[in-house]
Amino acid sequence: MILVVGGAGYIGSHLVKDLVKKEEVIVLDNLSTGHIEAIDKDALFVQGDLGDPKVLDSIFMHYPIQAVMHFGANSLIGESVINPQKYYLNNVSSTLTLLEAMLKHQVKNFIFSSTAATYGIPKVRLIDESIDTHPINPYGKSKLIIEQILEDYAKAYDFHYVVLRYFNAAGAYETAEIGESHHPETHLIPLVLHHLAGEKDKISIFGADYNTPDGTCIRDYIHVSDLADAHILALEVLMNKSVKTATYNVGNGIGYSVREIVQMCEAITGRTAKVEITERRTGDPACLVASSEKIYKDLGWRAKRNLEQLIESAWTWHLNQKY
Ligand SMILES: NC(=O)c1ccc[n+]([C@@H]2O[C@H](COP(=O)([O-])OP(=O)(O)OC[C@H]3O[C@@H](n4cnc5c(N)ncnc54)[C@H](O)[C@@H]3O)[C@@H](O)[C@H]2O)c1
Ligand SMILES: O=c1ccn([C@@H]2O[C@H](COP(=O)(O)OP(=O)(O)O[C@H]3O[C@H](CO)[C@@H](O)[C@H](O)[C@H]3O)[C@@H](O)[C@H]2O)c(=O)[nH]1
Repeated sequence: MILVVGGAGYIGSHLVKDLVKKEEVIVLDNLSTGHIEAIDKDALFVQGDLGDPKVLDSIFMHYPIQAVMHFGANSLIGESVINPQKYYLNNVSSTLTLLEAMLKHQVKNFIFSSTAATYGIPKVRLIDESIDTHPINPYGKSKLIIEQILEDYAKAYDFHYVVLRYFNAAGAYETAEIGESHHPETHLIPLVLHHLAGEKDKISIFGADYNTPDGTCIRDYIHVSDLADAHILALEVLMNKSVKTATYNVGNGIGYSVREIVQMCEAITGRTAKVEITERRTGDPACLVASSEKIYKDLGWRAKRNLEQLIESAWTWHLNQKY
């Protein structure tokens, strides 16, 4: 049985929907940003906090958990700059409590949702896992601290992990049953689609004076279902013990600027966006694009869905959004 912490959230719920086809799944989520409607009906659900040792003890005592997938976190770069304490308490302190419970109950396999924000401002165009990590915001730092703790735990204890550093997750499940729904929404692609659906009067571009071809930030947008596939492969190699510790980027290897994203959303919806250029948002690097060669070489994972498919799925979800 697999424990998915944060399985009611955007990325976690997509993983759960695929994982229940292969494994028994239990979701632990406090529903702070997640949605109960997003949890697949074949998964068990415990509403509780990952920083609560009593809830964790009860789960690990009652269910034969073989691995933990940990999506539960706060994950907004801008908010982390304004309120770092929230990030260190939830992303670091509560994760330590989860790890403590795993060690206590001898649960040895851990998959951790990390981020491209651990790299900071990379000097190279294509980021691989060997480059230095110098996060420039508390969110990225909170994730890197856990990565470093995992390294130490794996050296000292019988403990195995895969860290997945996602780039920008977007898109929705192929059936449009679940998709991205954050309140408030801060992510670029859903915001552009909300605007094009007439629910928001304009889209703001945060800075057009970056050192990029059109002046706007470049990101690597990865389909949420491609991320789910990467988790399932990571779980397989941990369970069959062919990988004991590993850190992988998970991205497409293609960077799109904010303007290019707006244009692609316009092309897919057949509507025209009203765009305003505003100040830069604090904590945003100019360009983050992944090399995902390592995860391809080790696990055979590659992104299967392109940007057009990604935005189409997000648009279909938006038109049918249930929560
Ligand atoms: N969305 C992205 O582009 C992206 C990119 C890189 C990494 N990540 C990471 O992936 C993970 C999932 O991100 P998401 O976009 O699905 O976010 P999300 O907010 O939709 O999901 C997080 C889930 O965790 C739950 N949660 C948070 N704190 C909790 C706690 N203390 N106890 C129990 N449950 C708790 C929330 O209720 C929510 O259901 C996060 O760890 C995030 O840092 C996301
Ligand atoms: O209204 C908006 C919203 C965003 N942006 C820009 O669009 C890009 C993407 O922003 P957003 O969708 O908010 O994602 P990021 O801030 O890049 O962060 C996401 O991607 C990171 C990995 O790269 C994850 O770690 C974070 O959890 C996740 O929120 C950035 O350059 C933003 O400045 C705008 O110009 N206008």
